[in-house]
Amino acid sequence: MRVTATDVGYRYGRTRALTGVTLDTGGGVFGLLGPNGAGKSTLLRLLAGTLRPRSGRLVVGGHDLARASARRGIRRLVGYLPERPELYPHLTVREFLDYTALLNGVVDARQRSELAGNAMERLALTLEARTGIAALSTGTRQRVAIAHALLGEPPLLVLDEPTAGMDPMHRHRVRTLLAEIGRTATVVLSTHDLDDVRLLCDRVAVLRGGTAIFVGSPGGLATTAPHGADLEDGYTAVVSATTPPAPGQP
Ligand SMILES: Nc1ncnc2c1ncn2[C@@H]1O[C@H](COP(=O)(O)OP(=O)(O)OP(=O)(O)O)[C@@H](O)[C@H]1O
Repeated sequence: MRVTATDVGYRYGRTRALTGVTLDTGGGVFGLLGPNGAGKSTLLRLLAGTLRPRSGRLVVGGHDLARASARRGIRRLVGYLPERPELYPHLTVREFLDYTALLNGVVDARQRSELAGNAMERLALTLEARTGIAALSTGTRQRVAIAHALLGEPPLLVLDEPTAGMDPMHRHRVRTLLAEIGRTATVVLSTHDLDDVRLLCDRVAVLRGGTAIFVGSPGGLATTAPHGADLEDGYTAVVSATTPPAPGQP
């Protein structure tokens, strides 16, 4: 499910968060990079249909998100991992994922149990099935939140820093899983980890001060560095070549 943004802008009151963002995710895994406050989470909230674009055109799977009905509709097609996911602390992992399936409209208990079991297996959560969410570590809770987002096998996954706070083994597992999902669905993720981009992403955008200052392939980003073909150098070159507007200025 393809996402196209044309000149998209968003403000929180007088704070300008996005200005004139134009990009096309294509299929596969699309990464969003950028310094703190660049607008990544805001763009993901727009894609998930939780915010309304204030200007420009944002089309997700053929739905123009300027319309309230399209934003409502898209929420059923998008698996969303927000920046600060709200899980139900008093439920166990299995209960929470079962409840997620119920909210997705799966009325058959056996089918819900299968879906929850499958999601737990994919995110290596089987041992935690009966553990209360409140008792989980940060990284484990993050995997539960990812399991929640992908449980309905949505055609678009929107993930805000999915690998943040994860140990290397689970980060590797999540990357492998997302790469696999990206073969049949579209995954849009934000990250501060260039290895996520290197190992996962087919395409990438760099945001700075609410503007997309690079859109292309990870290889293309790497070669923007003078004499270099290294992603760190390319990212640094792109970000240092632009002067951001003063933070939060309208
Ligand atoms: N709910 C909000 N209310 C007011 N301003 C906000 C809100 N959320 C974000 N902003 C502002 O919008 C701008 C973009 O923030 P956003 O969270 O989208 O950036 P980000 O690239 O995701 O940052 P980070 O890498 O730190 O997560 C920032 O100036 C931020 O302070």
